[in-house]
Amino acid sequence: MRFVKGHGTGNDFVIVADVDNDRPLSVAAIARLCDRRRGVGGDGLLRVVRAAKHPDGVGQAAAAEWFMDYYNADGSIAEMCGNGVRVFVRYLVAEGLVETNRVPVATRAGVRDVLVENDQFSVDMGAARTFGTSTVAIGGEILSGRHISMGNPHLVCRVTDPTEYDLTVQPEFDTELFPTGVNVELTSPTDTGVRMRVHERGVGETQSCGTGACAVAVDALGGPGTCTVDVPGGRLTVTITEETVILTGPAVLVAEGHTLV
Ligand SMILES: N[C@@H](CCC[C@H](N)C(=O)O)C(=O)O
Repeated sequence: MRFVKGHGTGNDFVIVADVDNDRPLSVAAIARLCDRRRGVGGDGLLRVVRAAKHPDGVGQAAAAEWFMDYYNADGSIAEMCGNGVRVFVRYLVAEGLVETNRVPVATRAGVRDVLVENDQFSVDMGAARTFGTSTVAIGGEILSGRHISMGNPHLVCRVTDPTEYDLTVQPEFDTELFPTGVNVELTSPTDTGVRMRVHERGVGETQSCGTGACAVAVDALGGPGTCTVDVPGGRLTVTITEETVILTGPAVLVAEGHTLV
């Protein structure tokens, strides 16, 4: 099977095309491909499928030709991936599968428009939904955070110094509030915005998370505006308007190959 490897600010993905959706991958196969020692390695896997050919995409096929069939590294499904959808469009452009620089992509969270300009990929993520607060325990410390949905669930915790926490272990969260898990962001202010570290549901600590960057910006700005979000893998920019949230950053393809197992 041919694969391409790409990343957005260090959030890396294995990309496989199955345009007619006739070679679905099992959870075990996805986890194996994303394994960094026994597989290709990635925080997630993006299957490139024609929207009309996927049960979760067919309802959006009139608005978007391509469906991003996204999986976390453990093989679990997530509704949305902000870096993934930008890398997905980078792939569509490289493969000649799209002709314009504004590309609608069908996702489990709905159609997302990606604009390609000067090697920057901006995705219109739709409006954030903000809820109440919850807590997580990290290394015995209880942190309070804000529940924000960007299509997928986030708990944004303001801390003094995000580097002080051990994110190699799964933060303990409220499983009644988040029955399918939650992405946990630790964030603090910078001169031009915020910095963050993230523990992603279904993955572990990653170098970046696009939906997480949007969630921390929504929390920090509290209304329309623009800010930078510094992640361990680089810098993203988030613009919030009355209607929507726009995420901008690089998206890069680094390798291609064939799997042998
Ligand atoms: N890295 C992603 C988020 C991927 C999904 C997440 N782990 C979840 O399960 O919700 C991003 O860039 O948004």
